[in-house]
Amino acid sequence: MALLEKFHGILPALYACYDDEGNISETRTKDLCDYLLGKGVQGVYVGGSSGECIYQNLDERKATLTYAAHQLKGKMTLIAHVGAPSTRDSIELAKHAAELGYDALSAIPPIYFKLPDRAVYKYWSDIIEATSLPFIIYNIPQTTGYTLSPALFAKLLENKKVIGVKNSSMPTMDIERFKRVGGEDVIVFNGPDEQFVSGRIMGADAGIGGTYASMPELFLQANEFVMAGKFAEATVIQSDINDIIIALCSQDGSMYAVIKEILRRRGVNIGGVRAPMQNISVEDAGRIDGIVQMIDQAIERHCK
Ligand SMILES: CC(=O)N[C@H](C=O)[C@@H](O)[C@H](O)[C@H](O)CO
Ligand SMILES: CC(=O)C(=O)O
Repeated sequence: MALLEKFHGILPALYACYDDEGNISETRTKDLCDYLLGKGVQGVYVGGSSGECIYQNLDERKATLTYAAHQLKGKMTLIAHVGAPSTRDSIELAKHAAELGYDALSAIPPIYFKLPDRAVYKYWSDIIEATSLPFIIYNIPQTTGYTLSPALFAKLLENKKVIGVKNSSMPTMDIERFKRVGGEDVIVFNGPDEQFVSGRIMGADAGIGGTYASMPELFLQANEFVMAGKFAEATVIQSDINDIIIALCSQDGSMYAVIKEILRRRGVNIGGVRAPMQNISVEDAGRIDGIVQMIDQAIERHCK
């Protein structure tokens, strides 16, 4: 259990940081890392959905893993998402992350082709065998089309390097089931930010989320309340967070483009999003003023 302590808390997913030409930017990646360090989050999840991993080549993904590690190693917990379409590429990323001193690896299941459980099991196992790092399964059925069953989770846990699961399916019961299967010695991360508080109450030990970096103060405070058993207070923050997430997801640009614009206004310019995701429109720019205000007011209301 103590070994897993470093994975507890609020772990924002790191966004892809591009220069004005849309190439991975070392300085901008480091700026975002510094910003999150300053907010007091416990760790970061590098190269996942928020890292636009699926739109990047191996060299780009390796570069981001490198820049984040150089900036944050020893200062917070670092998880590398290494899932790629092929096992071969995933292993290459896993080895790179291990050399950089990441605390754990994580990967989505295989995408595009619908593969049977035995192939998914083999995929994850091959990545796990490639390094000595602990491994966190990433279950996100709404984007991958693959649903991790409690039975396969139990089988994966027979490998002691598997320390847990980041669960992004919407039912919080799934979190409860994974926790039931894994018990005390396994860590379950809440995935859907919209139900961070309920996920924590149903058994999630920590959270990894795509919107955390746009409002870390609110998730840190909600987590404090949950730890103190102040569930009513935590739930009020969750409601404000959900208003904000709905606004983030209701613009012409993708949620990540909207969040990046919010960060730019906070002084952290990490560029736009990579096509086919869409950047913000002229109309969005005006509406984002209102979202920034929502976030500021919620922080003012809940975080003393
Ligand atoms: C589908 C998806 O990307 N889920 C992320 C990871 O679990 C979440 O953190 C979302 O970004 C967040 O809940 C906003 O919808
Ligand atoms: C949460 C997560 O995995 C991501 O957005 O990268």
